[in-house]
Amino acid sequence: MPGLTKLPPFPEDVPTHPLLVIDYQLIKQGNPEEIDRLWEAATKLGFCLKNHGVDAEVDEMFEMGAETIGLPFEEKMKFVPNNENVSFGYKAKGANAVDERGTLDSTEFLNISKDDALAWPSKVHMEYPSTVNTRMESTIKPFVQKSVDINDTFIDVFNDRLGFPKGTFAKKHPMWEPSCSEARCIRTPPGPNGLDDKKTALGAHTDFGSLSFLHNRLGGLQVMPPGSTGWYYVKPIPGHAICNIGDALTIFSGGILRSNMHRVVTPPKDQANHERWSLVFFTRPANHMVLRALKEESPMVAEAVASNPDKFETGQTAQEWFNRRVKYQRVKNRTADGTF
Ligand SMILES: O=C(O)CCC(=O)C(=O)O
Ligand SMILES: [Fe+2]
Repeated sequence: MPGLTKLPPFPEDVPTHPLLVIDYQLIKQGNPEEIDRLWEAATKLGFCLKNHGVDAEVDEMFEMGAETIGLPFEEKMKFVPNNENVSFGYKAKGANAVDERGTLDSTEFLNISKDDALAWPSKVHMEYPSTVNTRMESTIKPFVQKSVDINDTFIDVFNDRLGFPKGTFAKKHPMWEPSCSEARCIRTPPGPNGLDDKKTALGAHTDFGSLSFLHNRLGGLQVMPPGSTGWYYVKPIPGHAICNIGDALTIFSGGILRSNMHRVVTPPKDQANHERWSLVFFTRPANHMVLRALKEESPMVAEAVASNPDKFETGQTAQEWFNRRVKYQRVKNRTADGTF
């Protein structure tokens, strides 16, 4: 179990990139200074979140992830989606490429749809392993519900800051319409036999969707800050989540909100000898929402795209956008245009 192993601390002498720490309770209370800091972070690099109130659910999600990813390989392979564009279910290591040369990834994913978790015991998209089903009510539903509430709170704050009419962003993320929103547990094997010093476990990417709420115990996550060409570790802080803006919010806001480039590599120093677990909740727009800059709804967005009005006209729905990005991560599609 990931929670029961004593992990070495993140080393002091490794260069890191600090993220602004945002207090969720202050954001909920509408504290103007905290909202200013949140805005600063969301238009630059992402942020860390404290006082989010999801610690118990996160611990239980890690247990559920370990129970499920610990199942026999043949059992897990029954839950690989038939359609390569879909991410719900199990992804074995080596199914995705981490770079344009097609180097195989070393991570296993378990992806659980928000729609399936909230509708349980009804099925919306797919069936899950027994270890998921037995935890759906007690662990997964509460984690998903709380994660959705947190991301929705931020989405409302960004909506108002961008000068959209009240609820414009919320309408892109309706609670009960099908979406690609999902919870993801990730296992990466330890270093010596799995990863060498420079190995990338999860290739450089921006997140596909609106907001990601990420929980890490070990280092390994790296960001490329704007204007830089180098990668820096992000130090995990106990009880703090890492929040990233995804590319859908970048598009809706005409580039004002920034989705940052990140990747996962071998954890630093002694941490490399341990299995790495992480957990993410991704909020994504409802499937049928068209991804484009909402310039008619906000003078600020109109001004941001004035010099290049077509830049964010993707011509794709959120589902088409997501399916394309999932497809081009797959190893066998790595030579197709637009892979990375
Ligand atoms: O494992 C991590 O720290 C990050 C995972 C991630 O970036 C992703 O799943 O999109
Ligand atoms: Fe990511």
